[in-house]
Amino acid sequence: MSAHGDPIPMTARRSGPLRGEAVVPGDKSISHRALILGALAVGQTRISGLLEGQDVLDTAKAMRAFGAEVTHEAPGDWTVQGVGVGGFAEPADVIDCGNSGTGVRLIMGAMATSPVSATFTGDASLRKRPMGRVTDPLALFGTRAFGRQGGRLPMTLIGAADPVPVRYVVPVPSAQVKSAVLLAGLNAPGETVVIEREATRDHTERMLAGFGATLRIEEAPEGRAIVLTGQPELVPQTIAVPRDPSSAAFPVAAALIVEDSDVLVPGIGLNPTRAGLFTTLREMGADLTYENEREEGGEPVADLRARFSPAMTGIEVPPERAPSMIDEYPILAVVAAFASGPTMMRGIGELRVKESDRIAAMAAGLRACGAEVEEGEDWMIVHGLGAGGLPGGAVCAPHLDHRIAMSFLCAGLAAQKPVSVDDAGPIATSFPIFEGLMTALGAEFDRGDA
Ligand SMILES: O=C(O)C1=C[C@@H](OP(=O)(O)O)[C@@H](O)[C@H](O)C1
Ligand SMILES: C=C(OP(=O)(O)O)C(=O)O
Repeated sequence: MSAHGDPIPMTARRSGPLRGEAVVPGDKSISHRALILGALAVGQTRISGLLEGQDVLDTAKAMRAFGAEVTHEAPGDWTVQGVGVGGFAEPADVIDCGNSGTGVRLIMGAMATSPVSATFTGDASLRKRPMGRVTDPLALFGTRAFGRQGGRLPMTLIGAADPVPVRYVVPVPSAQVKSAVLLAGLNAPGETVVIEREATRDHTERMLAGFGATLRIEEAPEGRAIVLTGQPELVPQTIAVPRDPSSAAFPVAAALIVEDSDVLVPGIGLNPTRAGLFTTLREMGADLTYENEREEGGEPVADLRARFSPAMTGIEVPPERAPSMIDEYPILAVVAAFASGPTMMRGIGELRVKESDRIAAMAAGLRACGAEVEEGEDWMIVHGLGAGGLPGGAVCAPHLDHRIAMSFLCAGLAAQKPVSVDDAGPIATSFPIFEGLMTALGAEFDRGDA
């Protein structure tokens, strides 16, 4: 089933060259944060380029439920009239975050130190994902959480009426956990310290500073420490959301594997905590260049140009790079199937707790398409078959996971026989224009199984 309706089976066929410009939507991580911090500021925040995917729309709806006025002004243009730090009202109904781990975890953090209660739920995928990683540190502030066994949704949080500041070392590399603790720290008196052993995406820190919060980054014995001073008055901002590197990954990868392709993907955010895939592809021998490098809204941005790369070779991806490309391993696994030799991906255990178990889903689908894949708890090896070498001819199951669906549809554009997914519906959570954008480049997609 798709997240919001009947399943939408879709098939991708071997396509002629992909050519043209692929203008992908706004960054999903930054879009969630712009709405949440806008809701916590005093006054009106203006956002342009907001991703209007279902995950972000669910966060917009949640911010309204907590009392912020969120208005859709024009495509991509939104305003948020914030209620101030500590100003959240108690929602009258259950907060449904749909398919979005980022949405539910960041919103839990944002409400955790206000004297309100809220009950959270989500779709069948989100209800399987662990929330204890967020509610454990929130308990240190005084927040109480009551969920299903194993810390699963639906879950009710009772915000701490008298929150205390916290020092917390994040035990897993997770920007969502880091961000939830920082957002909770906003309404605690004194300094909240969040320490991460491995640097993860830093959009929350950057945006908190932009909204006028006082925070500094220090080296602690355990790693990178973010020290946030609580109870600031956040100043509303004008935010231009850069285009999403995690969405850009799909037209880029498709161009690399489809014969004679040449695709320009303009205006992509290349924050170093997000750009690991592009470094990896270049190490594999991809013809991928950065043009017109610049800075926009405090984030590095460039136009990406990707051309068919028949001589890519498998590599060992450095495990320390994983946080900067964590959502890109599914599409990397597809590119690896069209490179020669093995591509080794280690340190990727977090993939098992995403919208689906992404190691299992990719291994199963690629094997069904004729590739040899080895996997372990936190690693995967894809044995590449070279350009045009993947047999294809399979129906793959995305398990309510947008990135798995898009990855197999890209594989089908270069495989010998068509590749289908049993439900492309979840693609709307992060990249609602995927089908039209790829079709305009020359991708051959049909609704339905092959
Ligand atoms: O903070 C964020 O916006 C995100 C963090 C990552 O999740 P984890 O924090 O679980 O690693 C990533 O997979 C997700 O797509 C977005
Ligand atoms: C993991 C992802 O999102 P989330 O955790 O927000 O559901 C993703 O978009 O790949």
